[in-house]
Amino acid sequence: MSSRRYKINVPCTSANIGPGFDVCGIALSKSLSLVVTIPTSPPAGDATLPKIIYTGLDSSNVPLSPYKNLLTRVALYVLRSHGIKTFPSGVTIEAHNEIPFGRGLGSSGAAVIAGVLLGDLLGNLKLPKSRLLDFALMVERHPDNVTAALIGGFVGSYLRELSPEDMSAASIPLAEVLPEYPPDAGPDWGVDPPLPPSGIGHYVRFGWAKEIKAIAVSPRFELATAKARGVLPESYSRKDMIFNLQRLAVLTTALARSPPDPDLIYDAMGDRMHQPYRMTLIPGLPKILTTLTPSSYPGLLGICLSGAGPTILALATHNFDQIAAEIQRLFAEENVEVDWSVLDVDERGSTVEEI
Ligand SMILES: Nc1ncnc2c1ncn2[C@@H]1O[C@H](COP(=O)(O)OP(=O)(O)O)[C@@H](O)[C@H]1O
Ligand SMILES: N[C@@H](CCOP(=O)(O)O)C(=O)O
Repeated sequence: MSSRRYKINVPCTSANIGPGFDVCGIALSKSLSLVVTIPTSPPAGDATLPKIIYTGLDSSNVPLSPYKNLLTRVALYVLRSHGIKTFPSGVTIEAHNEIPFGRGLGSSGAAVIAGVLLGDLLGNLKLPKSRLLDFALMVERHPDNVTAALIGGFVGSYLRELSPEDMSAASIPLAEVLPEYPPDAGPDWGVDPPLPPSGIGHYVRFGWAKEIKAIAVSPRFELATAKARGVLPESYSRKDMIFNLQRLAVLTTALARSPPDPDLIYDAMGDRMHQPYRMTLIPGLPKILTTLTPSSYPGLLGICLSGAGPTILALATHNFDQIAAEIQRLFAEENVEVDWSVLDVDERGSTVEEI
């Protein structure tokens, strides 16, 4: 049977970078990739649902039914939003994952972007990036990690203020965007999904000094993003808002300057909007954020929680092993085991190519 094969590659991300809560994200060099085989002339007869094969990190925890798997549910959302009621017949999806689940390295954001790109590919829709982002934002709802995963590099983003009508579409419960399909769902199952308003997410790519790498130190426990958002307050004092805004304004330019200024970056990575509240969920975090400094660890530029945690992200130009070893030691004092790696910034973002 003749077929076409495509590769979808989506990088992991580190969101927030200290003061940029729900605003900034960096795409980094670990990825979720899908090899998608689509028959060009599927055999006549009953349509077959996509076959999903997973390898790599956390693959044993992933449901392989296309109606339960996050990638294919998102793809089906995109297809059904374009009047295509079901998957094309006979598709195979081989997913390989390098992004640990629930560690603050954007695994769910990457899966959502991969799902949107999969839907676009299967429906031959050729949606522009801004529309792909609209679909991702109906699922993920904060722009920092999905935008960086789609665009690549160091990205700042915001959500457009929506009209009351658009607002009601964008605040539709996730269960309606991604319903739990029954195993025997046919093309006529359910109602049409809610279309995303157009142009929800807006972004800009900042510069990134080429000598800066990211050390990701990931505790061997999962922290669901929803849980880590649940501990945050509803409102903040003016003092704390100004603390973050001042730092964020400096940080976005400071990280583009070569050579980077360690003292400026270290201070500018301070945060009062999410890290202080998440300390109760991550043993060792308070000590890690204060113990390592550019003067005690030359090469270090700054330290923050990656996304919603529990991964710690240290930005540095050299001395990667020593910095990682000290963070590992501080976690060990709390009986937390870790895995760590030195990552480059992924400038390409998500890609889809025929192979
Ligand atoms: N490649 C994937 N395929 C299917 N589901 C995934 C994939 N990656 C992540 N997920 C889902 O997302 C959850 C983690 O999301 P979340 O709590 O937001 O953490 P993270 O910080 O890793 O994004 C996983 O437990 C899993 O349910
Ligand atoms: N701004 C969000 C980012 C969550 O990123 P994730 O990679 O942990 O899913 C937050 O801090 O909650």
